[in-house]
Amino acid sequence: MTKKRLKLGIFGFGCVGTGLYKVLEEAGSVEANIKKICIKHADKPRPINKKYFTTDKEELLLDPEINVIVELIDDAKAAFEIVSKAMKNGKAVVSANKKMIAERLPELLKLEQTYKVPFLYEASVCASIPIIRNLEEYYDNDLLTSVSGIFNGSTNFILTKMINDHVSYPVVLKEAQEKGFAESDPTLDVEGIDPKYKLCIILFHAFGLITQPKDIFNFGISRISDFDLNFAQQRNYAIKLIAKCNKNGNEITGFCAPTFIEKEDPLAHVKYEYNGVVLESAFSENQLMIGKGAGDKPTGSAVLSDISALTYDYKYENKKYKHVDKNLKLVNNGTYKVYVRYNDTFSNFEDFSSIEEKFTSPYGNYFIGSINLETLSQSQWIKNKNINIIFIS
Ligand SMILES: NC(=O)C1=CN([C@@H]2O[C@H](COP(=O)(O)OP(=O)(O)OC[C@H]3O[C@@H](n4cnc5c(N)ncnc54)[C@H](OP(=O)(O)O)[C@@H]3O)[C@@H](O)[C@H]2O)C=CC1
Ligand SMILES: N[C@@H](CC=O)C(=O)O
Repeated sequence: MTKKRLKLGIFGFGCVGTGLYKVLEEAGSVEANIKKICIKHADKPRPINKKYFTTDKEELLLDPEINVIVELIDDAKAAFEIVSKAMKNGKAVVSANKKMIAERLPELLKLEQTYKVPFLYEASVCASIPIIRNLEEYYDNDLLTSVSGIFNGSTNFILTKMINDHVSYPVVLKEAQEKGFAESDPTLDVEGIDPKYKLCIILFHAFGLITQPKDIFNFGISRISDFDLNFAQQRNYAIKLIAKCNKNGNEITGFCAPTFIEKEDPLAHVKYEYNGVVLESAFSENQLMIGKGAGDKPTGSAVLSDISALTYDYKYENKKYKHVDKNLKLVNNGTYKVYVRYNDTFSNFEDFSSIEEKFTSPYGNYFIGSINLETLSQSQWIKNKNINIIFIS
């Protein structure tokens, strides 16, 4: 197989962009050179020679020598414009932008098909864990039933530090931002939106389902209090922000929510910025992949792997999507066991199909009950900041 020499035009030189630069230099094995890097702020100090940088995107997009655009910016709208123009100009594209991919997948697929250029995005889901390529290539014939796990490095870092090292939520959130793990808008991390974007991308490569992030239930970790942490400690639970999708016949369920898991659960041992993906399938049964889910070099390594794959003309074949049963649909009809902590009163018990435990005290109150996912996602009480919910696995 003859390998192509690639000329790269990179958009973004923040956490991931610099990570890519470092791994490309250190690995030295990929037939690719950076020609130009487009950034937003011309006056920011940069760790490498100024000659690489421009704020003019056309310098990259219209350069016939640049055959690969690597899109690593923190703005999904601008990223879509860059990526679509690159594809229209016949350039292969590598991206890490899960928000853009999850929200605009049909348009991106159309562009890829029309302009016959590869579009790869391994870094967009769980950074260094090669989950997309595995779903595409290895799980192309096994009967997958479920994909779940810890899909966000920042929140796993925050939860680990809060629980193991007793660091307060605002302090550890700031640390996650300083380390470059968090999104520019960290609400996306802490409210469970970023892992939901990743779940949408997984749904496509695991089951061939295209769905909009807004149709999937998410709840975050920002309301977790000392009371909740004490409850977890007393019951010997770990708390993880879990994203999960299940396939049952033609129906898919998916959600992202903080979850109490047993300390013996392998995901309980996935700590700090590490992510873990659990795959359940008919033949291979349970498998767990663990790796760093955020950070410069771990994410840069996934981007580098995509660039390397382009040297031998790799592209996703989207096999599950091509052969998808047209009746496959997302439903929110599962029933889940949920811990609900509230401060004063709670008056919506009728939303729950059963209540198995209630506790009130001067320090806080909780109950544990079972609720339908659709009822939970449509409820008004969930918007009350004094109420926290944690699923129980
Ligand atoms: N951080 C991580 O661990 C991971 C991040 N990702 C994704 O990778 C992408 C980049 O994230 P990250 O590196 O953390 O972000 P950063 O905020 O660290 O860097 C963003 C970069 O994008 C540049 N930029 C922003 N808008 C534009 C624009 N319109 N044109 C050109 N450049 C622009 C900024 O320029 P300037 O330097 O001038 O401000 C900056 O260099 C995001 O989509 C993120 O979700 C994916 C996996 C892991
Ligand atoms: N903000 C994200 C970065 C990687 O996708 C995370 O913390 O997981």
